[in-house]
Amino acid sequence: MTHPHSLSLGESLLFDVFCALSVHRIYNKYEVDPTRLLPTFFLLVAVPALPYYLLAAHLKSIVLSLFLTYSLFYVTLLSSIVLYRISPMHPLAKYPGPLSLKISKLLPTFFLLVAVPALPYYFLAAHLKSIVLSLFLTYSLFYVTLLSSIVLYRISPMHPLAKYPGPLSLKISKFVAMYHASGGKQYAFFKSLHDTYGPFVRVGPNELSVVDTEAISPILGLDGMRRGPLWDAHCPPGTTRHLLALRNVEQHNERRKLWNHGFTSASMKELQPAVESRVLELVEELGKQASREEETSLDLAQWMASFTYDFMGDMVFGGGFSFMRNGDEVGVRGLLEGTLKVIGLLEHAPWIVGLLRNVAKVSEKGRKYHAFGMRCYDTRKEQGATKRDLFHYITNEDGLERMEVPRDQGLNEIFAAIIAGADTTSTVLGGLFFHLLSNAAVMERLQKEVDSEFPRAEGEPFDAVKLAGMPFLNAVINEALRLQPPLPTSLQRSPLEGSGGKQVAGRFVPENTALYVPLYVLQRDSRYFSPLPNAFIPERWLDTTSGKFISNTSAFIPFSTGPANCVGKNLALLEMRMVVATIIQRFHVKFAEGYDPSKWEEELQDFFVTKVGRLPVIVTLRA
Ligand code: HEM
Repeated sequence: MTHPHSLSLGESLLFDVFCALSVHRIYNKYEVDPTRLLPTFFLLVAVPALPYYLLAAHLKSIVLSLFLTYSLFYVTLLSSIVLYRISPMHPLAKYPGPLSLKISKLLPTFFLLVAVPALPYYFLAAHLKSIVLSLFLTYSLFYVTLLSSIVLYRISPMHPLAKYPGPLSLKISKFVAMYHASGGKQYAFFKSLHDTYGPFVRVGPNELSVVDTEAISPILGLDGMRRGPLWDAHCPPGTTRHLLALRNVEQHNERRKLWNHGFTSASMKELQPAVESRVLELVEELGKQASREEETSLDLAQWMASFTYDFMGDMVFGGGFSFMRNGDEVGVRGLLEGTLKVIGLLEHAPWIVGLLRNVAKVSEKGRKYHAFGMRCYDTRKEQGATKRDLFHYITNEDGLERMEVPRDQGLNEIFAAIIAGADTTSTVLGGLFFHLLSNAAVMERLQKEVDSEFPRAEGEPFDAVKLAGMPFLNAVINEALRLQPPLPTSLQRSPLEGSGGKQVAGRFVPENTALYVPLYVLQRDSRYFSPLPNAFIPERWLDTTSGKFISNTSAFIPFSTGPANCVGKNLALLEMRMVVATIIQRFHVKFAEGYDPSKWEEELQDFFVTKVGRLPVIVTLRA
């Protein structure tokens, strides 16, 4: 075969290597996470090898089989992508925009990974007799060079994060972190990393974890950063982002205005009766168990979750849930737990979300929850602005802000409110009761305080001002929030787009870095809380003068801090104070027979939000 080549065999091979290195440079320049190369390679090159194998049996020519398989595969893939993107089924179909922008994105990846190596193939084929061998040699040399150059770059002193310590496996890829995340023990993994490597640890090719009070303001504060890329896992491309996932600072500030209206002191006063009514329902239901003749154990952690879900349902669905009376009828908790688990895992590789969206099981779960949410949303919308619940504010029902809230945005906001408000508060309550039951002296002191401030004969402990002023109750809540923050690791930020990077506690952090502030590690750091940083000692919040305790409040940020801190902080505190005071006022609570308290910490799982295990207790009515 004559071939219009102009390169020798060696030059052709070098040209192949050069192409691979150029593709790596392009990926770096455009800040694309090159770990996505592996799945892309698998999908675009390895998958079509299967139909090739079947087709080759029918055609004599290998070249023809290869050509037919791969061209049919790419033509079908590209046309289905293009057709979907411009079809009315696409989630963004109703938004106008040029056709070219709607279509592109996968095309450059295809070009870089499949079309570029075709060039060196052209030169190499002239030196080798077999087309299959030429193809194999070109593409394997290309991919091996590309992947090795990525790995070498990541561990080289040229990498912008080279000076930060951390295990080699984490510098190279996110797979080890994903492994730890999949077992739910990410918080313990991060703690062990900081114990070994110090306050700044490189936990991914482009990620740092930071445990240092000086770093809090530059990362989370007013002049801080934007939300990190882990939020891309929550909102796959093509979906409307809710407040928590908005990475653009201006958009976030705008949206936050709506939420802020829901948590002013006036709004909180209006929300309070809804808290009271659900707290009464909770103690009524617990009372039914308590008045049984035989001692039966109940899972208090589960009851805390039922309470917070019912309450959040009142806030955003106008009363959509009845967990305490009828259990999880819709299966919403199971759905959310599943979703949080997937999200916790995928926060390390948000790009997989795009691929997983097509996996039936995940989308089936999502669809079911979405359908339920839509029904509740529409029913509540039809009722109109008759009550000022959270739905009222975040959908801008009264037009307090000059902005339209389309249905998909409103829906996403209320889904986010459930995730943000239910499991977070209930895991703290579960942890709080666990520690109270494990510390008889603390329980006794708290009971005394509750009895003296709210004697049973004088009614329920529902005076919010008085509750906020009870020193020991609030010390107990602080200590539970310190030891068991509901977001144990996944507080993440990135330097602002276009900033080039930022100085953080005397170190430079490049722009495309994701920074974790793992609260579980920060709030158990012996530099900030001592003695016994892992022990439940509410007194450390009260005795601030004797020198017996170090309690550095700058390192206590369970609700985060800065412009994207927890907007629901005061509501969560109100709920927790009321639930704890009311249960303590009415009941004696003790661990159920046979419960092994060492299980509590063992069963804590970190799936974005902390997931607690069972808390089997016996409740009896106080005389
Ligand atoms: C003990 C209970 C709670 C804790 C410890 C907690 C903690 C947090 C933390 C750490 C963040 C910051 C996340 C980040 O910066 O990336 C956050 C954000 C948020 N929380 Fe909470 N939360 C709790 C309860 C609630 C409740 C009851 C609501 C009510 C709806 C709520 C709504 C939100 C919202 C909407 C955000 C996003 C704020 C923004 O982006 O501006 N949270 N929460």
